[in-house]
Formats: sequence, C-alpha cells, structure tokens
Amino acid sequence: MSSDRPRVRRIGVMGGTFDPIHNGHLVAASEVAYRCKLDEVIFVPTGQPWQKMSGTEASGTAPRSVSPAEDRYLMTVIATASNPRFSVSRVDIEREGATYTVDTLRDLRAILPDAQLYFITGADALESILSWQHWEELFALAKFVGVSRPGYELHAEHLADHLAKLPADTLQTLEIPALAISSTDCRERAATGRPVWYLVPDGVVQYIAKRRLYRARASRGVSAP
Ligand SMILES: Nc1ncnc2c1ncn2[C@@H]1O[C@H](COP(=O)(O)OP(=O)(O)OP(=O)(O)O)[C@@H](O)[C@H]1O
Ligand SMILES: O=C(O)c1ccc[n+]([C@@H]2O[C@H](COP(=O)([O-])O)[C@@H](O)[C@H]2O)c1
Repeated sequence: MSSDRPRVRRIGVMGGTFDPIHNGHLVAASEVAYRCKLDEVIFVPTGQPWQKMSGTEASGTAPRSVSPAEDRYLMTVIATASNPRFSVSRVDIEREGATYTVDTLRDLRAILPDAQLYFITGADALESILSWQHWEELFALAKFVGVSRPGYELHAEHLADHLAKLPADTLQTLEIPALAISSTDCRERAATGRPVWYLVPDGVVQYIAKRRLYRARASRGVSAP
C-alpha cells in the first residue's frame, strides 16, 4: 500500500560559536547531511556561549572573550554561501542573554513545526551535554548526531556511561573524515601572522584580514555578542 503523505523534512542544526567557522564544521555538516539524508543544514552561531565565556569544568575551558556576534554571523554566511543546502539562522544572536540549545531548538521548532530536527555536535561537546541548560528537554525537541573529532574519543567508556543517561534512540554517533582543525588554533594563527588558508574557506581568510580579527585581542577588549 503506497502512502501519499509527503516525507517529513529532515533539517540539520549545526550550533557553534564559529569564532571563526572552519572546514571541520563544514565537513561535519556535509557528512551528516549525506549520511542522515538531511534536506538542509541550518548553521546557528551562538549569541553568548555561556560555557566558553565563563569557563566551566564540564567544558574543560578557561573563560575567554568572544568576537562580536555580527562578525561570527557574517563569517558563517560567507562560509556556507556556495552550498544551496546550507543556511544560517540569527535566532541565537538575536535572543537576549546566554545561549541555551533548548531555546535554539524551541525557536526553530516554532519556525519549522513539521520538520524533524537533527542537532549536530562534535565529540567534545557531547562530553559536556549533561551540563547544558534543561538537557532533559533537548531530546524531545530534536534527534542528536554526535560526530568524531580528532583528539576526542567518540566511543570512550566514560562517554558511553555518561550518554547512557539519555533517552533511547535520541543520539546516534558517526565517524566522519578527521580534520584536526579548531577555532582556537585558527585564532592563534591569525594573532601571530601564521596562515589560516585552507583551514577556513577563502572568503573567511579575507574577512579575518579585512576586519583585523584576532589581532591584539586584549587591547580590542571584544566580548559577545
Ligand atoms: N574539527 C572538527 N571536527 C568535528 N566537529 C567539530 C570540529 N570542530 C568543531 N566541531 C564541532 O562543531 C561545533 C561548534 O564548535 P565551535 O564553534 O566551538 O568550534 P571549536 O573549533 O571547538 O572552537 P574553539 O576552539 O574556540 O573551542 C561543536 O559541536 C564542535 O564539537
Ligand atoms: O544549552 C546549553 O547550556 C549549551 C552549553 C554549551 C554549548 N551549547 C551549544 O553547543 C553548541 C556548540 O557550542 P560551543 O560553545 O562549543 O561553540 C552551540 O550550539 C551551543 O549553544 C549549549
């Protein structure tokens, strides 16, 4: 028996601080789109990434300032412009206060009520997911796809124990092509005049130079958003 019901649209959501966006983010989104048969991937730059800005034990980071949201948004637009299945949302940068994924997903569900959302996250972010605001609610709003990242174990025993607390069938993990690129390394390279060519898309290299991002950060005193 055939059904005339249209297939539910599958939309990927790639959240990140994207300071700057790099080819590791783009390969992760592209690979998940292919493997999970997504119709589209929406990149969502954070407004105020509270764990990065405050530094937390869960995220294993020290507090740091973040480039203005508009710069991070524009770099994300530049990086994704050539892919017709990639788009960028302003929901997080337009919301006041700290950015919580539960709000991101609620906002996107309101805009796309009939779609199935797939939130894409790297193995490092998965390690801290139980420290996210209202994490128990996240899995009713979207399916989660955890991707491999050099330097982080996707199938580590401690991670498996930790993720066993999540509801069944809400998280899948995928091995993707390994790109040992981080925004931290890109910022450090730009700050010390080393190349970021081919770590980030060409237009992003040019945007960083044009806006003089990551140079003398302390004297610019930048902070989000
Ligand atoms: N090279 C990579 N491979 C796979 N996933 C990645 C990679 N880089 C980042 N991600 C994932 O992309 C999402 C957004 O990452 P984010 O913008 O914080 O970049 P980052 O490189 O981790 O930044 P930073 O070095 O400033 O912490 C997170 O879920 C992260 O795990
Ligand atoms: O919801 C939270 O409390 C929360 C805490 C840390 C990170 N996140 C989300 O995880 C994604 C990657 O974040 P980051 O800080 O690693 O760039 C991004 O969409 C963040 O909003 C969400």
